Amino acid sequence: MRTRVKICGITRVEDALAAVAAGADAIGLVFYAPSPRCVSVERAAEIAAAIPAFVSVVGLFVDASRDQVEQVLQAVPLDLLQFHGEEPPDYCRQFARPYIKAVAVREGTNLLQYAADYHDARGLLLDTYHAAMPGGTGQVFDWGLIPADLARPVILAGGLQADNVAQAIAQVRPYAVDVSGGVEQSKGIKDAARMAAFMRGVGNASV
Ligand SMILES: O=C(O)c1ccccc1N[C@@H]1O[C@H](COP(=O)(O)O)[C@@H](O)[C@H]1O
Repeated sequence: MRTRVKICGITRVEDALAAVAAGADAIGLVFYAPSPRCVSVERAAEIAAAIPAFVSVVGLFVDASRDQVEQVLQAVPLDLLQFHGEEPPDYCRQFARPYIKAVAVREGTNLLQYAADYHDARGLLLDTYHAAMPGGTGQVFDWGLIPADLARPVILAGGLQADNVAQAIAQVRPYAVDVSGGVEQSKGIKDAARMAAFMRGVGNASV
């Protein structure tokens, strides 16, 4: 099965359509105000409405209040919630949507414990730990820290781009990969050629 691809941090309809044309399986909308990729609810609804069937729309939140998530859900038809902060399991499972849980990985991170704690997550998104940023760092972490026998589907993120994604897939064999900065021309603005090159990199991976 081909590794699934989510292109995150979409802020414009044209970038969403270019991601779909490149072959992305999912696009991500960031609802985290400090991010340069943050979208308004109105813009998110416009982007989501442009996405064709069978491509998922994922909403990314970082330690948002329950009310904030519910307000977004009322206006934007999200398929999946991505929790990218310190959200505990009970918080993640209170919404009427499936979720994935991001984990900031560094030496000593107990991924087996995360997989047990978030046993109903549709995937664990493994991103690079950074002391000052919850994600979207553009930095790769040591993929050797990922156990081979993780009980949840692995979504690999952190510093992926066209020229390292095939190696990442060959080494980690994730269910999916997630990219943001590696396919941008500037923060929040995607680059159609980079998205296409990324998808070719995924296609070139030998697993
Ligand atoms: O993209 C952001 O700005 C962001 C902000 C806060 C939390 C997560 C964020 N993005 C997620 O981080 C991964 C990795 O990003 P990158 O490829 O290293 O730039 C990205 O795929 C998003 O899921």
